[in-house]
Amino acid sequence: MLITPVDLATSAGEGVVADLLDRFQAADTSCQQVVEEILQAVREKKDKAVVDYGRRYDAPELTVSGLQVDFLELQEAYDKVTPEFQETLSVAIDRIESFHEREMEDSWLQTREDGTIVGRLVRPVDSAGLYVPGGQSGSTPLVSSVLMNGIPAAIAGVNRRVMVTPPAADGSINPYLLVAAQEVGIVEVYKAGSAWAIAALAYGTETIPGVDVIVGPGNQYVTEAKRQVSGMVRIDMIAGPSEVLIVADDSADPAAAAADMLAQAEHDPLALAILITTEKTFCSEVLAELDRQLPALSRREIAEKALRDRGVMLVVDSLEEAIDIANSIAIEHLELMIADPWAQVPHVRHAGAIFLGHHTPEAAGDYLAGPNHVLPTMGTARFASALGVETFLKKSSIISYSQAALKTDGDHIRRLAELEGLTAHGASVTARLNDGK
Ligand SMILES: NC(=O)c1ccc[n+]([C@@H]2O[C@H](COP(=O)([O-])OP(=O)(O)OC[C@H]3O[C@@H](n4cnc5c(N)ncnc54)[C@H](O)[C@@H]3O)[C@@H](O)[C@H]2O)c1
Ligand SMILES: N[C@H](CO)Cc1c[nH]c[nH+]1
Ligand SMILES: [Zn+2]
Repeated sequence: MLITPVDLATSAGEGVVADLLDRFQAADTSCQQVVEEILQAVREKKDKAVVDYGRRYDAPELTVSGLQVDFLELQEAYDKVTPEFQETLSVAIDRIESFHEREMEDSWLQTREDGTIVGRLVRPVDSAGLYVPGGQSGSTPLVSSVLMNGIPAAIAGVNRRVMVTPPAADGSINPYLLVAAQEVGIVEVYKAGSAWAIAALAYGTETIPGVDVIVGPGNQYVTEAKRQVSGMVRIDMIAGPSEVLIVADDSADPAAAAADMLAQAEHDPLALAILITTEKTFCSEVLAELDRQLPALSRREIAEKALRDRGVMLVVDSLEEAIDIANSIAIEHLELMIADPWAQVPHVRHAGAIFLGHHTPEAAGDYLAGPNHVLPTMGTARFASALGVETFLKKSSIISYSQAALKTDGDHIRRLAELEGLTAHGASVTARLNDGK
């Protein structure tokens, strides 16, 4: 059996949820050291290290002079994509743009009666590095991730938007990726993937510029590298191997549940697919559907490995229990395949994105619905949100006093300064008021 269902009401169910949390939310330390070594090599040897790793893992003929995608490759990409793709691309761009435009924040000022003005000045970062997953050797690039990274960065007003992605074995970048990039205004693209691409964006090399913010999803090496450079640059979040948790009641369709589990499992052998249902028989129906649907998948081995290693089916007594467990897991994608999904929304506390009802495949959110598909994984939805315009913005506080306002606040400021033993602070008020205090 691909996955062994566990009925939480039985003795076999004891401790299962705690085990799940241990396994799926614990930081993955397996590649920590490898990534540390990659970061150090790029910090010291810059382009040379990026090219060495790129040659070893992705494109054997990669050169320093070929690291940046040139004008010709960008131009020629348009001749290689279909008109249908361009049509779909423009629908997707429209949807994603209109969703993200609502996220833009304005600067604001508050003027008090005494003449003090305070406020917040919202500014984009100067530069952002956008990681677009390429699969092993650029074989399965995520074209949609170009849009999810690039559109919010453009709306935020980031001046320099730099894309990195692993090249194919022949050293090229998939033309669909390059057209998508150009359609959202990105023309600076580098052939670098995995942890060495993140290192290059964090430290800068002779060819690849260091940036202020690094965003985008990726495998465990990309995710670990982002974690390690975080603080030196801003990162969006831990957007690692994909996850789905489906809550299903007796109204759910087993074929749809199986299809959505496979849709995430096919991303990565480390992907996570969890089903929680109130119906014991539903698990066997879904298992039968998984067996039926698996053979047709182009990435069958990946999906099968993910389900065998990390697939979970739980039977619970009530929807309330299902949502409680979902909250404790804080999954990337939560699907509510239940008769009245809206009734459960108020009880959902932690999830990267919530998909409601029987006609909302998670894939709609991946590509076209509009919200961002770059989402927190590994339980980080407890405190992190989807990638958005906000990720590329920072805020400066504004403070302006009138003389009258400083008179009103002066004694309070000096009192607090005295309390902290910071007499120069107090004196900076007195110097302006000349009130002899
Ligand atoms: N959380 C999210 O928002 C989200 C969104 C989309 C995709 N994803 C996830 O992103 C990931 C994309 O992975 P991918 O493989 O398609 O592309 P990727 O670009 O993340 O990984 C491929 C790169 O990793 C390198 N690599 C392979 N083996 C390595 C090793 N042993 N050491 C160092 N580097 C190695 C490859 O050479 C290549 O450069 C998947 O896990 C997918 O589930 C997550
Ligand atoms: N499901 C992924 C987020 O975990 C996003 C994606 C891109 N392409 C297809 N799916
Ligand atoms: Zn997906």
